[in-house]
Amino acid sequence: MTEAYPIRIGTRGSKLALAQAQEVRARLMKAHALPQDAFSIEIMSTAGDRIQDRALSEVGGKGLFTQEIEDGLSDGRLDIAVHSSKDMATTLPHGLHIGAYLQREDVRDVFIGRLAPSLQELPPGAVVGSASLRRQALIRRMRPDLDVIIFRGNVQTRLAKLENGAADGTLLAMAGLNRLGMADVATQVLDPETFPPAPGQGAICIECRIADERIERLIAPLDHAPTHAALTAERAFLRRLDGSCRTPIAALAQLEGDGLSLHGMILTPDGTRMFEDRLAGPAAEAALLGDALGAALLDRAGPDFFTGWGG
Ligand SMILES: NCc1[nH]cc(CCC(=O)O)c1CC(=O)O
Repeated sequence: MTEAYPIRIGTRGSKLALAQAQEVRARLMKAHALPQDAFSIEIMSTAGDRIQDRALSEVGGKGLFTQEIEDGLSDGRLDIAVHSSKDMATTLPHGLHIGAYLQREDVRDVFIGRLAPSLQELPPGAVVGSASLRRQALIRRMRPDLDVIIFRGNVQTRLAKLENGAADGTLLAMAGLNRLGMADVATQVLDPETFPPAPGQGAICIECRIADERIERLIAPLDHAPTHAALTAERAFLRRLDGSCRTPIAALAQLEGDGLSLHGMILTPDGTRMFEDRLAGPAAEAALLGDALGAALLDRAGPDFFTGWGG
């Protein structure tokens, strides 16, 4: 067999992205009894990493963290790419797909507070920073009296901004903090029933070329079927709703036996209007479930819900 090594793993350069790529490499080494030098980790800079001053929704939303890496896959400079699923666009470039989802980590958001340990205890007018439209809308809905500002940058940058007093609190994903060994900075873990996560939150995915059989075989043992089903439902929900990237959207699918239960939510950016619903069905019909829940919320919200804020 003349199989080319190293297998090239594309990733962003943030500490979180590198931790995720290293985790995938470690699992591949174990699954196939391969040495570390059978893999190379290739760091790519994406537009999302370079733009630091604006909300991502203004710049172009999803795909910002993946485009350069996907170009590398498409033109053969990379063999696999490791991503946070929640950063992935719902439509991938021609010829690429998500070949595997690792078992999902903690799905929840956490609050990191300086003035107070919880969102509820912040004094009126306190400043909360987040770059996520979903988190901004959920905070505004819960606490319309707070001042929500745009907070960009990777986990370390945001924590440094908090430390410097740029805000009194911020929100991050528990999964990312766990992967960085920093879970102790969280002062409040938010309940996903009332503060549902972004579609895909907490799940690392592996993107590769469709029909690259060697790579498909390589990554297959890493795929976690329940996570795959949950993510399929959440991504189908997102695809049905997400015309503009300007709609705050939350979703969480949970597996119970062979059944999947999907909770979806859409909000206006100011948090004043919200629609949520739940749908359950067989895991084998995850995509249909997500699509049907998205369609139901679209219908209930009506067309003006999506046009009221220039999206
Ligand atoms: N938008 C950046 C991003 N993409 C994925 C995660 C967290 C890890 C995950 O959800 O798997 C983060 C940071 C955050 O939201 O705190």
